[in-house]
Amino acid sequence: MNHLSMYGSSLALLTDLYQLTMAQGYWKQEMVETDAIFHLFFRKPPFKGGYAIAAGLKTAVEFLMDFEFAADDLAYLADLRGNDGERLFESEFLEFLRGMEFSCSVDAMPEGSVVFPQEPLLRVEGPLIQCQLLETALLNIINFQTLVATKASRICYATQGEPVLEFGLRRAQGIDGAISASRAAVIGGCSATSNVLAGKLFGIPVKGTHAHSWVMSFGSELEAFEAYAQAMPNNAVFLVDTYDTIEGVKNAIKVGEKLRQNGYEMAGIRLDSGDLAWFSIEARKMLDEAGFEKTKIVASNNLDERTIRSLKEQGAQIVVWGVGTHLATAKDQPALGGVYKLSAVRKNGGEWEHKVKVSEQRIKISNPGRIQVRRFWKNKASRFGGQGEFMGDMIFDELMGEPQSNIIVDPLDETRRKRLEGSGIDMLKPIFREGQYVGEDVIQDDIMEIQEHARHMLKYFHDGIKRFDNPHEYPAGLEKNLYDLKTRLILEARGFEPETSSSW
Ligand SMILES: Nc1ncnc2c1ncn2[C@@H]1O[C@H](COP(=O)(O)OP(=O)(O)OP(=O)(O)O)[C@@H](O)[C@H]1O
Ligand SMILES: O=P(O)(O)OC[C@H]1O[C@H](OP(=O)(O)OP(=O)(O)O)[C@H](O)[C@@H]1O
Ligand SMILES: O=C(O)c1cccnc1
Repeated sequence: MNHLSMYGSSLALLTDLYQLTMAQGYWKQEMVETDAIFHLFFRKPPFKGGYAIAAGLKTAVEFLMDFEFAADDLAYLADLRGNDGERLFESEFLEFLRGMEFSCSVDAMPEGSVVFPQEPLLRVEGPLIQCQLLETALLNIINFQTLVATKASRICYATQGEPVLEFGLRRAQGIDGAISASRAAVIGGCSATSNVLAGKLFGIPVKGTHAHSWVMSFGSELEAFEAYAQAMPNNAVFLVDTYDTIEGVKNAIKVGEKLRQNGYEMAGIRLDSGDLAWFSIEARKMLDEAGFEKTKIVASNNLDERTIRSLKEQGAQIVVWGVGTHLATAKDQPALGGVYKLSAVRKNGGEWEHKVKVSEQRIKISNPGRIQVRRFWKNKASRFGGQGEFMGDMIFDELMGEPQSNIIVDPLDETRRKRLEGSGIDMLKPIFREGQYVGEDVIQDDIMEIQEHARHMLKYFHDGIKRFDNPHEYPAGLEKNLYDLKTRLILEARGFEPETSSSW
């Protein structure tokens, strides 16, 4: 199903006002025929980690496919007033918007790709006005889903492959915060969600246990478990910590025995407070002694990747992890900080002109051109067949043709260089060509396939990039000629002849 169909109307106004005022400005300046290239990328991996997992592309494609201004959007814009009380937008401009058809070319990293700083997750090329009008919504969609997919990937790394259930709906940032988080969490590795609407929209497995309120609604915990077992014999996971956790486990065992007499198995117990390591070890012993070796221990309570890692180190006997708040809100870093930067301009079908945004902070200087990312691997023969490993990514400019150098340069430190041997794969794939959708082979409808792609690809990166503390920095650098061009453009922008200065 279509994620954005939830909104039932045009989303063309899902933008910042300045995109529309600039669009009117370009239109008045007769820049309707000016083309541009923009890239969406981030500068630092989230959570002080070593990578991100790309997510949100399918939602972005849905947005682009339906991109047009509806009559009521234009009527709303027609009523907006400037500081002098006069109309902000001219009626001829609004007519121009009415007739505008999406005609950009878009290339993107498939969802589930492992992505690094400076690498475009998305590239948009086409009329400057359109590229500009798309910026805000694309950032909104891709930033958040990529952030949550990355958080989920870290949490799943901590559980070492044990299933993670996403429980974040009640604590997420509003309705779409929850829906998008559920989608992205599954891309990053979660097995299921408690969010039933997300299950319906995206085909995500839905799972759940029961709440404390269930236990509190009965005269005793035993009565509550018996009633739940009767109502849901095929989904019998008992929350054992409402009153006394050890007593709760004993009650679960009693009801588990009755269930067994009726031909059912107690699927699990859930711990939601107290020392989760200690209780899970004790509960495991009790369950095993009573012959419930297959009953799983689920845990929840403000879990994140670090607590999970610690619980594992303590020998916790938890095998299913319920994670809500930290995951759905990306609590320790609530925004990715991805940006969308102009990198080339072409007037009236002429030559492309490279552009850089200069800044005092080197990290904020953007890359010029039409950027592609080529990922090189070691052990080509095995090509993802088992032992290969990715060695580095070359960020190069397609406007300059095929890369002429096999050296990559760290954009933040020109003395850090690496030679990438062999061949690689180009990570950005065509999604639209001049407005026509060509992404059938890239956009995956089955979300579990996207998850599998992410899981599979992550295996081919050194574990060092996945650790939580001081992760290894994967080499992702500018192809040497692009680096040199960028340096020249920065020097020119600062008023230096390239030969007269060697510093930034
Ligand atoms: N053995 C453990 N090692 C590390 N962290 C743990 C351990 N057991 C529980 N935690 C985590 O410690 C935090 C607080 O747990 P605590 O037992 O104080 O919560 P609680 O008192 O049950 O809270 P509440 O009842 O309000 O949910 C939670 O984030 C929980 O996941
Ligand atoms: O801790 P999180 O990672 O956010 O996971 C979700 C939390 O939501 C529920 O608690 P809540 O107190 O809302 O309801 P309950 O009575 O069902 O426990 C659940 O028991 C988890 O503790
Ligand atoms: O099903 C559960 O156990 C659940 C669902 C949402 C939030 N906390 C727990």
